[in-house]
Amino acid sequence: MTKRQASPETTTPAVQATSRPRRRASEVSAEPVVERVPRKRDVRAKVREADFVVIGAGSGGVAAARRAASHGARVILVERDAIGGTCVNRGCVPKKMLSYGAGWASILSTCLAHTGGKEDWRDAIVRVNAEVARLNASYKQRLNEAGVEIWHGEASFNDRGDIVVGNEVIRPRKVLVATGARPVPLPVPGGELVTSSDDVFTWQTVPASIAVIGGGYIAVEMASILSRYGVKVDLLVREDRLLKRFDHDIAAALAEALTAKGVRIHFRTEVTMVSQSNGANEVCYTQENNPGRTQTVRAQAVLAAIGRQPNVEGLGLEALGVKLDEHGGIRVDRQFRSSVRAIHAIGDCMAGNLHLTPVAVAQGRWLADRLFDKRGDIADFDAVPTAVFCEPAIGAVGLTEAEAIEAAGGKADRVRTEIRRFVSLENRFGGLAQQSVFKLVFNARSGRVLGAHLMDGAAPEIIQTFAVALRLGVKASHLKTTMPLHPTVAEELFG
Ligand SMILES: Cc1cc2nc3c(=O)[nH]c(=O)nc-3n(C[C@H](O)[C@H](O)[C@H](O)COP(=O)(O)OP(=O)(O)OC[C@H]3O[C@@H](n4cnc5c(N)ncnc54)[C@H](O)[C@@H]3O)c2cc1C
Ligand SMILES: NC(=O)c1ccc[n+]([C@@H]2O[C@H](COP(=O)([O-])OP(=O)(O)OC[C@H]3O[C@@H](n4cnc5c(N)ncnc54)[C@H](O)[C@@H]3O)[C@@H](O)[C@H]2O)c1
Repeated sequence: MTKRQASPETTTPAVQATSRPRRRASEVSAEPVVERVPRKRDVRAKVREADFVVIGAGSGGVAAARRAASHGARVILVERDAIGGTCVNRGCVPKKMLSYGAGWASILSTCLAHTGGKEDWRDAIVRVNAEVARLNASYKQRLNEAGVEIWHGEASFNDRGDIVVGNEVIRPRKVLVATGARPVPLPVPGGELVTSSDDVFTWQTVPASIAVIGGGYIAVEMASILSRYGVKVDLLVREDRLLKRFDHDIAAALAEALTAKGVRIHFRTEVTMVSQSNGANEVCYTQENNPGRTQTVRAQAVLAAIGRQPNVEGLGLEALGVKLDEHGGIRVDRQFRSSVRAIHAIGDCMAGNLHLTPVAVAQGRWLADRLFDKRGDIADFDAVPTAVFCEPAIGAVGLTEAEAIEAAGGKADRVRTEIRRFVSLENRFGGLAQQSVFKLVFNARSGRVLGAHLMDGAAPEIIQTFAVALRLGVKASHLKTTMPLHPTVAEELFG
């Protein structure tokens, strides 16, 4: 296991496996034509002009750059690492692919155990890397076809508001900062011994055991996936529950399900120190009910997933007067303008934003439409569907029960819930007793659905479509009179 070294000018995908044949990317997709690596030079370079400079070729930056170029803007996209950003290289894509393997491992180890089949990490990582390389190449190709010029290097602002990359300077009409976020380091002695989710996708083998610190999306997904690849997992959670922004019934059902799959969850823990002894890591922590007693988990590896912080250091934003919030996120108005009007921000580096790929993409496209086409429909950022790709998966949209009660001024009688627990046909086939849980939150008077919270392997797929129904004002009566499709798990929402 090695920590990934981020090189400012590398085009190597972050998750590239050393054992993978070098030709793999070119086998699956054409290489991009336009690529430029500004060189360090002594002579002062000519200032380039551009309509739009986008810093960061992640989900948001790529979407904005392509859309702006499609409106005829001269666009330069600057990226210091691999094209595709977090989602493609060290986020959604490699994680989701590994979770497929984790799911298959579950089936193989139960009803198909007699085949001796087993999902293998090394093999899975090779397949993940091939897909990431294909996406890296295909993103570059599509940017190139759209007319976007790609520069490789670290971008920053000079005191005139121009963009400096190496020794070259670009004078833009508009700038988009889409630099994303990175893992928050664990702020305790020994925190440097701890890995992050970025590192997981570079692993050639899995550790025998791991202590995962955190109770949010990444900690839960990693704990679930790694346990399915045979890693002994201890999950150290600060709160008294998992996934604090999700509905409490679903979070409780998930904790039960993960425990049944062998993940040892330690709630109300405060990690105080990490150290190494006899070839293993020791994570010291206290528990809320006994703060005076230090307890220890020993594990071959330690992973912290305690949130992500915006990538704004070194950009020179504050010197220009761009305002940041207390977490370092760039403050923007409803049109994604920062306190300096020509500078915009979207995605994970924006203050108070949801850290989700489709959110960054929608914001990037809308902004490009507005700046270079003077129109565009803004997406609805109030009913954003979200999923946690653990096993069983969680899908959610709208208000949790607690949020609905709060929105009703604390009057619990204004909110009605329906909860269904059942064992799916898929789990019965697999010989698993694992329950699925579907919870709907209604306005008690009107019957309008305020939120849907599902735990089942199919939950992410169902919740995507359900988000449309929710936005259109679906009511209990509509669910009762819509013909369900049988046999599916989705039919549990109807009738
Ligand atoms: C493990 C993990 C799993 C995730 N899973 C999901 C999921 O399943 N679904 C989902 O919707 N979201 C998921 N997310 C969140 C999602 O990946 C992010 O919300 C999304 O990638 C944000 O896009 P972005 O464009 O704002 O930033 P990023 O994708 O992070 O892109 C920012 C880019 O800017 C570059 N950059 C930074 N500073 C500079 C600079 N000075 N000069 C040049 N380039 C620079 C970086 O190298 C990077 O490539 C996951 C995140 C993680 C970490
Ligand atoms: N499936 C998905 O869509 C997906 C998957 C992964 C990540 N993401 C995005 O990435 C973001 C970051 O994910 P994340 O899991 O790192 O953050 P998170 O905000 O989801 O969870 C952070 C967790 O760490 C805990 N924590 C904070 N400081 C701590 C400390 N010092 N010690 C112990 N625990 C501490 C918090 O209490 C919380 O439980 C998410 O908010 C999400 O938007 C999305």
